Order: sequence, then C-alpha cells, then structure tokens
Amino acid sequence: MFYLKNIEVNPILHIENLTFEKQKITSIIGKSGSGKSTLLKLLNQLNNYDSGIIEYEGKDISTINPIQLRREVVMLSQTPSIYEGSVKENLLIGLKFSEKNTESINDQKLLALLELFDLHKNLEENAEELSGGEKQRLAFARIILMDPPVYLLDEPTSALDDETTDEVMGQFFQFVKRNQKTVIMVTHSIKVAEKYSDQIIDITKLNEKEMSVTHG
Ligand SMILES: Nc1ncnc2c1ncn2[C@@H]1O[C@H](COP(=O)(O)OP(=O)(O)OP(=O)(O)O)[C@@H](O)[C@H]1O
Repeated sequence: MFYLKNIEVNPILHIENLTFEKQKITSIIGKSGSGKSTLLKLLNQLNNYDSGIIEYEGKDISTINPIQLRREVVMLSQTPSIYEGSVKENLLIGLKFSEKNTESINDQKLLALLELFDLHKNLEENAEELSGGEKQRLAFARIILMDPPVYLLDEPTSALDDETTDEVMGQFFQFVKRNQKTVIMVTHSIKVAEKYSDQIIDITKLNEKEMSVTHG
C-alpha cells in the first residue's frame, strides 16, 4: 500500500526501505522524539521529505493531490479536532470533508455509532463540552463513518484509561478487520501494539539500522 525508499527527513528520519502492507495493521513504536509522528505524516502529505520516494498504491505520492489523498488516507491525531457545534455536526463533518453523501445517514445510525464507543450523548449536545476521552471516542465514530480504505492513528488512546482503551480499540479493530482496512498506528503502548498489530516497526531500531548501513 505504501512503499518508502531512501527517505531522508533531516535530521530526524533515515529510512532505506519500508513497506506498509495493504489490509494489515502496523504499529510504529519507538522512543519519544524518534520521529514516529513525522513518519506518519509523510503518508498523507502533512510532512515533506528531503529526498527519496514514497509510493501509495504504486503511485509517487508527490504527484497525488493532497486533498484527494487525505480523503482516502484519513488521520486521527492525538488531540482530535472538535469543531464548534453539536455532536451530530461533528460526526458528519468528516463525510462533508470527503464530499460523501450524508443523506442516507439517519440519527439512529449516528446514535448506534456513539453507543458502539460507549458514548451516551445526545446528538444535539455541544461537542466542545465533552471530556478529552469523550472527544477521542467521538473522533473514532467520525472516522468510522467516513469509511476510507486507510487509517493513520497517532496515539489514538492517549486520553483514555486502560479499560476504555480496550473497549474502543476492540470496537475499532473489529470494524477494521470486517471491512479489510489498512491501519498504521503510532503508539507508546507495547501492549496495544502487540494486541492489535500484524506488524510492529520500532523506528528507533529502523533509524539505527539505516544509519549503520548508510554510514558503514
Ligand atoms: N515541524 C517540525 N519542525 C522541526 N522539527 C520538528 C517538527 N516536527 C517535529 N520535529 C522534531 O522532530 C523530532 C521527531 O518528532 P516526532 O513528533 O515525529 O517524534 P515522536 O516519535 O512522534 O515523539 P513523541 O513520542 O514524543 O510524540 C523531534 O525532535 C521534534 O522536535
């Protein structure tokens, strides 16, 4: 799905070869400041690189319109964007961004999605008044509704306790498996990485390996 070759983001990343497989769940782990988020943001053109090539579905990523790419490769950041307005508006905003039809989405479907993430809220409630963990769960519901082929998750459970993390991740990855999505996830939690991923990439080691290969 993604292939990176000779990527340099100076002085943060040096990656000789890296593949993210289609319909697999890959976790990126590594020390704080090692470049995990930087790597993730290369994959939806939120970050630039100094040299090398990144391919998405066999196409040079730099030739793809970033807006178009971000409709297919949807990112959930550590502190998800919550917009002024109701819970309902915040759920539907992802679909609007993707230019997808919202007419077939009724309130019942939205409430079922909230329920899936244990969010017992009224659709008309002000989203900005939710707690940090509730906002993260609302953002999970929003990206499920968007239904893209690829998800990039950056520390998606940073505001959740262990029990809620298990519930949210359990629901999300059930959806991912059932719908054959590709997921690339940055996480501090080895436990989360081991439980849900098909592949784990330790970016600290990857960078060291590449450095030793490059510099002898
Ligand atoms: N826009 C930027 N401009 C310059 N330096 C940056 C930028 N973004 C990140 N960095 C630097 O790049 C390095 C890697 O940052 P990054 O956020 O990718 O690390 P990380 O592994 O995700 O860290 P953490 O686990 O602490 O979130 C850090 O030293 C950071 O200060």
